Amino acid sequence: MTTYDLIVIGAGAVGENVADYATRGGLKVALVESDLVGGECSYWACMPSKALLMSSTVLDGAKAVDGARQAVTGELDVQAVLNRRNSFTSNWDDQGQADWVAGAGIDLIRGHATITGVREVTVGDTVYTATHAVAAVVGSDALLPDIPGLIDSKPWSNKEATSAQSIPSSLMVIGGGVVAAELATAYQQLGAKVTLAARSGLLGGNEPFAGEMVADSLRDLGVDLRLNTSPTRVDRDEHGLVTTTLSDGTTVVTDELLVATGRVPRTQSLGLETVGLTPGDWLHTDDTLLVEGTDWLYAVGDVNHRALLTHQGKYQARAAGVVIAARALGKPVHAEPWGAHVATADHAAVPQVTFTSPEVASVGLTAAQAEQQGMDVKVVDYDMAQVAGSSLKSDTYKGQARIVVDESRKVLVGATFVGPEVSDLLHAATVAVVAEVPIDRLWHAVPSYPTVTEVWLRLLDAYGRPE
Ligand SMILES: Cc1cc2nc3c(=O)[nH]c(=O)nc-3n(C[C@H](O)[C@H](O)[C@H](O)COP(=O)(O)OP(=O)(O)OC[C@H]3O[C@@H](n4cnc5c(N)ncnc54)[C@H](O)[C@@H]3O)c2cc1C
Ligand SMILES: NC(=O)c1ccc[n+]([C@@H]2O[C@H](COP(=O)([O-])OP(=O)(O)OC[C@H]3O[C@@H](n4cnc5c(N)ncnc54)[C@H](O)[C@@H]3O)[C@@H](O)[C@H]2O)c1
Repeated sequence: MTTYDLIVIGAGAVGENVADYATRGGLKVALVESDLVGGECSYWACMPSKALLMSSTVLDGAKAVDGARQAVTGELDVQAVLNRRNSFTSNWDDQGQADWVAGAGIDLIRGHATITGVREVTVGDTVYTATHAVAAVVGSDALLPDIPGLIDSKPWSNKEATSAQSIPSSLMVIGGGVVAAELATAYQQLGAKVTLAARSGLLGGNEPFAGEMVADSLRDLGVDLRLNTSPTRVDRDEHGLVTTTLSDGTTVVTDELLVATGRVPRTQSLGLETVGLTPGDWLHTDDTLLVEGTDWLYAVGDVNHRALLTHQGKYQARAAGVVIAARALGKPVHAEPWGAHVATADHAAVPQVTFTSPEVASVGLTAAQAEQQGMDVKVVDYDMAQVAGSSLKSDTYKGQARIVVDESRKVLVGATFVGPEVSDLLHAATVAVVAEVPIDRLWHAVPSYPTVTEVWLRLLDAYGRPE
């Protein structure tokens, strides 16, 4: 069969969801994949990186509680961590996900897809036609900065760092974002001597205290942090060792080098030039995920550059799959803000957890971003170690919380938590931001005692109770 209602290019987590929602909406859908069904998140990003981190997180949690600490008499079993990571990636075998695609009634086409005209996609020698739409869900690749000697030095990207079968004795990490911070944490905990060079501080875009607390903890773990510096040259010698020369004139010699300096869209060989778009560009869309200037091409997930996160891509995919089906079948389209067919939350409430030690969990705007938007901002900070639930969780608890309130509307527009396992605090904040729950009403959302969620009560107390 070569004609489908919808052709989805890219079977990562996001493409799978676009295809599934459109199929459930009544369309006949083809899903094209050139590599592993399941994409980056399953095999080279979210899942393997979190599997590399989790054993150390659990071990640290036990060591922080008297009574449990005495029971921890051994070291981290690095090989067991790597084996567990391998099982989370199914040893990079995608049969399970391919079976799910077939079970969902979607036709899987293996191969590299190229757009060869309006609603036309070519895979190998076969030309496929889409009667309604094509969705480009091709994801992103690691950006390789233009540093002399870098490419010849065969650097690691997230792919090698999440799939390595042994831990190098030393690792240079270039970058200061989420990938760099998480993988520097993981590799240091797994026994590598890690050096991290970032051209500014860590975790830019978050509240400043988040990056500072993660930097402190990386130093405590033994990572050699070189902030406000970047490489000027990289060389790998005949013994395989990599020498990184930094802008402050110092050099660092390591076994491997990981580049974590951002992402580029996988649109270089997608055939965009055949439909008047530019290869190598991000595909910008409206809130229904329709590419600007087209009425048939959708872009979902990393490739649209709205929010490079799996959960946010899957959220977009639900909207896109349903709106493509609605438009194809002539049904009403709900494109108003927060309607069923738009990804409004991309602009207002993107949750993100950085799985460093401590974790950073945030949603919505930082104080600086809210001020830039001209809001009348009130910022409330609280030391999370003061909460009863925190002291029970850990004898050495360190944590910090901040909420950002838009005073003109008296609603929460942002929240950040930094501390052990704060990831599980985040969804309450996401609900409050998305639903624009009035601060006065939040007083009636009672946190259970004695849990860390009592930080909500303390934040409200610090904000001030209405008279
Ligand atoms: C190290 C790391 C850790 C991360 N951790 C997290 C995390 O904990 N939580 C989180 O939310 N996000 C995380 N992310 C981000 C997350 O991985 C991405 O946001 C997500 O994978 C994007 O999904 P996608 O489906 O858009 O793209 P992808 O998963 O990249 O899928 C795109 C698919 O399209 C295929 N493809 C591309 N071009 C073509 C073509 N022309 N023809 C056919 N097939 C094609 C590719 O082979 C790929 O399978 C992490 C990223 C990295 C790098
Ligand atoms: N837990 C998660 O949710 C998670 C985990 C990993 C990645 N991700 C997503 O993946 C995306 C990519 O992450 P990333 O960390 O690669 O990119 P990023 O854009 O978040 O960070 C890039 C960092 O590299 C630094 N940098 C850039 N060029 C440099 C240079 N030449 N020398 C030194 N430093 C340099 C930047 O200043 C910045 O700190 C992010 O948008 C993130 O949302 C999410």
